[in-house]
Amino acid sequence: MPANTKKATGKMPPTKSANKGKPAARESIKPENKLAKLGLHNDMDLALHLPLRYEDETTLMTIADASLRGLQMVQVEGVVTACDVQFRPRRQLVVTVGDDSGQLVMRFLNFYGSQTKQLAEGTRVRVRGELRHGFFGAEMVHPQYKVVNEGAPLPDVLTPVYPAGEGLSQAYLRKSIANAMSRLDWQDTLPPSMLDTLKLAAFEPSVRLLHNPPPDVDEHALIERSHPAWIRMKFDELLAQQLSLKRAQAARRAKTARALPVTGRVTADLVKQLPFKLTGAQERVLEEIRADLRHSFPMQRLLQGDVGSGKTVVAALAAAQAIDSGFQAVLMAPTEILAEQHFRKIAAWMEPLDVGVAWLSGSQKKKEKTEALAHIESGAARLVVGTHALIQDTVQFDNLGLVIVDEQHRFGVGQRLALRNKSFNPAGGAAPDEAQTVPHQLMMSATPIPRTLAMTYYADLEVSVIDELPPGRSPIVTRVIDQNRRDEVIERVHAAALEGKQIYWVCPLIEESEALQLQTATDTHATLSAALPGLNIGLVHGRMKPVEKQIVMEGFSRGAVHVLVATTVIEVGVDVPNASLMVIEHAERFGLSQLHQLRGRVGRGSAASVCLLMYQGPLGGTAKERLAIMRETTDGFEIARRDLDIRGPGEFLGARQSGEAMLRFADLATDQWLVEKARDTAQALLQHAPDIVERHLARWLGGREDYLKV
Ligand SMILES: Nc1ncnc2c1ncn2[C@@H]1O[C@H](COP(=O)(O)OP(=O)(O)OP(=O)(O)O)[C@@H](O)[C@H]1O
Repeated sequence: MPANTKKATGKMPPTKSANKGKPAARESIKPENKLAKLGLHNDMDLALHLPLRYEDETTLMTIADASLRGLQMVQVEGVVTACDVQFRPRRQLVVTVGDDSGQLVMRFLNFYGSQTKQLAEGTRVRVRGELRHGFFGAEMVHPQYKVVNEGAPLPDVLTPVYPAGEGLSQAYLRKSIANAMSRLDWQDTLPPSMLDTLKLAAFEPSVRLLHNPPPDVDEHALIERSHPAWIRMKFDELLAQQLSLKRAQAARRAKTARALPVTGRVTADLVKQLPFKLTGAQERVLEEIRADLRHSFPMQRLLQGDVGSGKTVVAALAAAQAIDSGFQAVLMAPTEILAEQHFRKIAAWMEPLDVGVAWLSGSQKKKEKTEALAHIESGAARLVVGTHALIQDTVQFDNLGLVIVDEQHRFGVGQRLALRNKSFNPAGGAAPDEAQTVPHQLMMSATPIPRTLAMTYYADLEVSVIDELPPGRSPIVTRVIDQNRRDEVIERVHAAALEGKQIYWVCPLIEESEALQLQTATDTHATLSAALPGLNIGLVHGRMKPVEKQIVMEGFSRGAVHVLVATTVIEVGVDVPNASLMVIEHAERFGLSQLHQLRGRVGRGSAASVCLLMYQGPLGGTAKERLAIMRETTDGFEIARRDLDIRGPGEFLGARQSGEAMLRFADLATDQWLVEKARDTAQALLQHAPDIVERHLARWLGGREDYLKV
């Protein structure tokens, strides 16, 4: 007769951290709710809650062999020969266990009183832990153990260890997951022929293997997530994401937009009066945008272009097409400085063409604002430029045809949608069907997004890339300099200013305290003013009144200010082509893309530009790497790729970017090939197998599709 396998599972002893929360308080949260806290709401969620690692309880070793193993997890079985509380070297439960080959001591510094009974002399226990030679000879401190009957079978699979929330035991998770798996409908969402073609493992065996792998499995491949079973999970996950994004795209296409087909007088005159010829890349992306605007479904296009590549003029020409077609256009930018600069540039282009341009910002005087609002509502303003003040309820458009959002990643999804929903003025007699009509949307970003990310996070956007800089730019030379050579740097600033060059001096980023950051900027301004008495030194920071900021920025644009001391408010978009030297203090505190954006403020004219990255050593590994990358390249895409490697996609995109919450398994940095496979499969399934699409999305997304609304 097989031995009785009833296991008296040894309770985990109270550890220090477990002792902190009072048991009564912990028990008040039901385990189901704790599962929900981990995002586990249904059986499939549980089945897809995959182990972090495994424990091998499938083999037993003799105590003698185990003591030769050094510090390694081993499992032995023996009978308790002594069990008592000892007080030397400190209070602890000391349990001696022996087998035919020898004996070891289990030590528990934290223990329950009941453990002395549970581990009474003569009890057979299976013990897992690292065996070492200590105070009591061969010993294990706080090993895991189970009380077993003689001959109790060993498990034939590895034991999973799951990510667990507070108060959720592995035993409870294992049981919940096993129960869920026994109830599931395991039908594969993909047909066998497709799995063959894609060289993918079947779903059910993959999930089962990941929870309970056989002992001879390639454990390294499991941990590295390169095992075919993992590949299947990642593929399925990416496929769900692609399907979902593509469906969102289809839903968008099902909406209507006003076709903006005309390129007439405004467009032609604008092109004519530009002081330069568009680059090939600008022409190309403009053609892409123009084609979209002719459609009667809304454009949703992301215009990417490295710093200084000339996105503004492309935006202005897109707006010109909306205006020529009889509609209004709006351009929203994330900061007052940037919005204001766009406004000046665009108004200077448009006003000679008799196009009304309105300016709207939060800090505007009441009278100006009321006037701007009236012009926007009556349609006298054909083009509106502003900050997020544009999304307030008081802003009503007459007939908005095109929304342009600069530095789109700095706005939340809600803010972008709010602007888009302002399409038509209901009081202005818009026809009822126009309530369903949304404007075309052009989003711009100077943070180049590597292809994999663009494909996964923006799969439902069309993407245009300006991959060429206007001619005549001389490359920026970047130097990395120790802070203690500050005097030399100041001397260099002086010399540059005497040559008629203009200089940015960027103050350190102090994340913990804005007040401190301001203080530093003010101090730097004072020091430089004292050190360089012949020069006009300006200061600009985020706390200044907009009009003060404007005066300084204008002075700098005109060349009246030689050196502009600035906080990172100048990071995006500021365009003063005569500025050709930039000093960035404490460059080690900035992220790569931020440094790239900052550096992009110079090198915008024909003069050779220099960027001095001052740092305070000693530098950590990552900081060193970042500065080295900045020295090596000025290519925004290359920098973005390296930034992605360093930071990972979540941080790279910023916390609020959607989509990320979905990816539990796939890693965009290493699984690019799978992303491409998933994208192609999604395309094919949407065309030919809508039933598979439904099944797959239901399995993988459940109620979570909301994550993906872009
Ligand atoms: N085709 C061109 N030839 C010459 N100069 C150009 C061309 N297109 C744009 N410029 C000029 O290049 C500078 C940078 O253009 P713009 O400000 O539009 O860049 P951007 O892409 O918005 O950069 P950033 O993201 O840094 O703001 C401007 O001074 C602009 O007038």
